[in-house]
Amino acid sequence: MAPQSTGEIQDVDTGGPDGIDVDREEIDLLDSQIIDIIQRRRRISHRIQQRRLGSGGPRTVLSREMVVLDRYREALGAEGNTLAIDILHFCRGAAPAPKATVGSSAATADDAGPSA
Ligand SMILES: O=C(O)C(=O)C[C@]1(C(=O)O)C=C[C@@H](O)C=C1
Repeated sequence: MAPQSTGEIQDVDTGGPDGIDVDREEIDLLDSQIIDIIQRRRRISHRIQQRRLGSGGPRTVLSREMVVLDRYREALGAEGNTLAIDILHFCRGAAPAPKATVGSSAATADDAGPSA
């Protein structure tokens, strides 16, 4: 008999159509946790980016992105690298476009994105 789900990833073959349903429930739970974590990551990333922009720095820092890419590649291989590129893109790209016009210093509350 298959062990009860604890929320941890298992590769137990529960067998038959019922087993597929059980495994899908686990995937659904994991997907929802992954989505929550990615949204939290984006909020924190936006906060860092806004702080940097607020002190006259650039939105992005290539050396830091290399650290992130290395982490995913070492843990997950070449596809981890692709995943990290998408995550970094998501965390950068979703920042609302600055409302301030050229010459204006104001960063709006919207620029900061939702708080983490
Ligand atoms: O760590 C930072 O300095 C960030 O701004 C966060 C982050 C990231 O999402 O990991 C986002 C943009 C930067 O180019 C580098 C990394």
